[in-house]
Amino acid sequence: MKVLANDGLSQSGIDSLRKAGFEVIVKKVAQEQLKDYLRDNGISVLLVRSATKVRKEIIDACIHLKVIGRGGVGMDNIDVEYARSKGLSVINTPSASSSSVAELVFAHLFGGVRKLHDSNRNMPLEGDSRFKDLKKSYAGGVELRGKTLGIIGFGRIGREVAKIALGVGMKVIASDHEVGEAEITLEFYNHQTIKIPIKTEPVEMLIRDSDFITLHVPSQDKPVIGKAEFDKMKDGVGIINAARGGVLDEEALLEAIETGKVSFAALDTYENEPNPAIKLLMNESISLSPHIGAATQEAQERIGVELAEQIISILKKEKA
Ligand SMILES: O=C(O)[C@H](O)COP(=O)(O)O
Repeated sequence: MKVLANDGLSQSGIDSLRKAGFEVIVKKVAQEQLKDYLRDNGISVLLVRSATKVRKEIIDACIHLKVIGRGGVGMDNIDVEYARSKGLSVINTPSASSSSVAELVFAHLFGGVRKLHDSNRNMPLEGDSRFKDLKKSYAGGVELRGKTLGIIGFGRIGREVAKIALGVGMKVIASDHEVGEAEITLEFYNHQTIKIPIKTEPVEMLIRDSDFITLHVPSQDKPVIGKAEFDKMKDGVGIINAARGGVLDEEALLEAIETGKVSFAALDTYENEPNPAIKLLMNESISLSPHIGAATQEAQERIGVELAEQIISILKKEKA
């Protein structure tokens, strides 16, 4: 059986699949040629990340297709229900990248409170007429310790973010479908564990009470954070979106930065990917990364291995 990994696959994932007898093709077929390629080459397993779209048209045309595998979490690029209704298996790797995304959130958070993303661009040197002013503009950052982090969406990634925040000495509040108390388990390098209760609140309260807000919800039809929500936040709040473009209204964000309501923002995902709005790119209060939350070596390694295991198990069962 043939596997096409259209957005890449870790070497260990490739090796496991090959060992199990699959022919693995790792190459990028352009979106407009994908349907023909899959059909003409009799591909049984299509593996993608977020870049490749797998819509009805492809599912209908490719009769050899048995499994669609998403290396990662969000399946908004795949017509999942439709594929399943046609008898295909659609799989993802929901937990493999949680700590990588959480660490990126904190990379942005630590950098944002000290304006590192901007000082990297404008590093002031003595002798430069702007030296004093620039140095002053990068002074006056704040500490994270003792501040409140509001986590909207308390699934696997949200919980990983909470663990880091607790380690830094932040107060954590979360918002999810259920309101009440959630529990997370902190696991140390020596395998010692501690259970910590986390208060969950409705989004309106979280927005009001947080010094920093980070979003960890799936793609939505309308933004979770828009003008009305920004208006209710504390002055000088910091906000991070490493979830999906569109869960944060970018126009409203730019306006909130302009009025000083938001002191800094960090974005890893955008309404318009992969080419974010120029106004975001030019804004010195925004720390940017190109949708790399899950793009660490470790996460991609786990993703590849998990995908291979699932594919082998599904197709073995089918054969039996
Ligand atoms: O949903 C995900 O897993 C993340 O957004 C990562 O997407 P990527 O695999 O395309 O980097």
